[in-house]
Amino acid sequence: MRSAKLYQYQLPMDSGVILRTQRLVNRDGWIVELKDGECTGYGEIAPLPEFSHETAEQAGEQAKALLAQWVAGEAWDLESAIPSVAFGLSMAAMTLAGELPEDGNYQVAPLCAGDPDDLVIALNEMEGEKVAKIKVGMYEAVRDGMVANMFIEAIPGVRLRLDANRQWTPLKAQQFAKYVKPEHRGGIAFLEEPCMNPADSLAFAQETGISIAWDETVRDEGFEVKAEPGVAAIVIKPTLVGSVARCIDLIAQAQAVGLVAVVSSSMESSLGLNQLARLAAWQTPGVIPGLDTMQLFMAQLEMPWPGCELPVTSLASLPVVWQA
Ligand SMILES: O=C(O)CCC(=O)C1=CC=C[C@@H](O)[C@@H]1C(=O)O
Ligand SMILES: [Mg+2]
Repeated sequence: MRSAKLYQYQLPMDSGVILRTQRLVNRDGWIVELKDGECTGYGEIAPLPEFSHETAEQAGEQAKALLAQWVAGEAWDLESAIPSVAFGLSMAAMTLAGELPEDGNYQVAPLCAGDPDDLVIALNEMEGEKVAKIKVGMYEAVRDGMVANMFIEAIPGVRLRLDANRQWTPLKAQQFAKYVKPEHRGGIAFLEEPCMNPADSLAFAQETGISIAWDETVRDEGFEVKAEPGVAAIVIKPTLVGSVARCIDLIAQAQAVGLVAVVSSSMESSLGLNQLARLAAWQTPGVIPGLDTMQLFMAQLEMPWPGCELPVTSLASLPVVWQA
């Protein structure tokens, strides 16, 4: 006997969260609950403004239609559903079936979008591999180069993940590289998407010896996973990519050609983030996932994130906008 519910959530964000051109005041999304006999599964559907092509409203409408099919016992075609819906529904089905292992990788790459000094403290306290993620491309390329140098000098063995979100022209990318001393370039695990054009990013990696990672490019039409000189990793954001099966397939393809696959957040609530930590532990063992986004919120949802002291909103307190 199957039943399903769709909850609507809105969580307040920290005041400084900017996505590309807009401030994100609240995070809006949906939580799917699937029940079959004694078993329950949850999934989160939360298109990320400026990154997802669909809006939360569109995702909610499609989710309701697909949930009605599921309750009626009809087959789902999640591969043609919009990415956030495909991810949330497939994750709900997977947890319902008990197929997502419980253990999570909660060791995150601390994210620095503000004061670099805060990150130095976090890294000094970090045990094991010291990996951090720094946003670049927002200020002068020269400043970004100096910040990278500073971290690499201050923290022995650090592996930086930098992210330019395609903000640099090839010239600016070169200016950045010029400020990172050649002997420090190995301290950059990878730089995500330096240039608008992937071919320019690839040329940059090959000319400078700074490895790059694909993030936005993974979602471009016609993207194929392949090993190329200068490419170290691919970043997988399931909410933007699609079903869990599609994410697992991409991860397997990356691993098969020797690329690192990094599971990363699209600023899901703590519920979705916990599931991503479990997906990461299972499918990308030994790789620190890019999940340090709880700090951008002012509240958690139902499942607390380890060590996070933000108040937790319960699922039971949310409006159920659809059920069957
Ligand atoms: O990848 C991580 O470590 C954290 C997530 C993260 O950096 C991002 C998530 C969603 C949108 C962007 O702001 C940003 C990214 O571009 O990778
Ligand atoms: Mg990125």
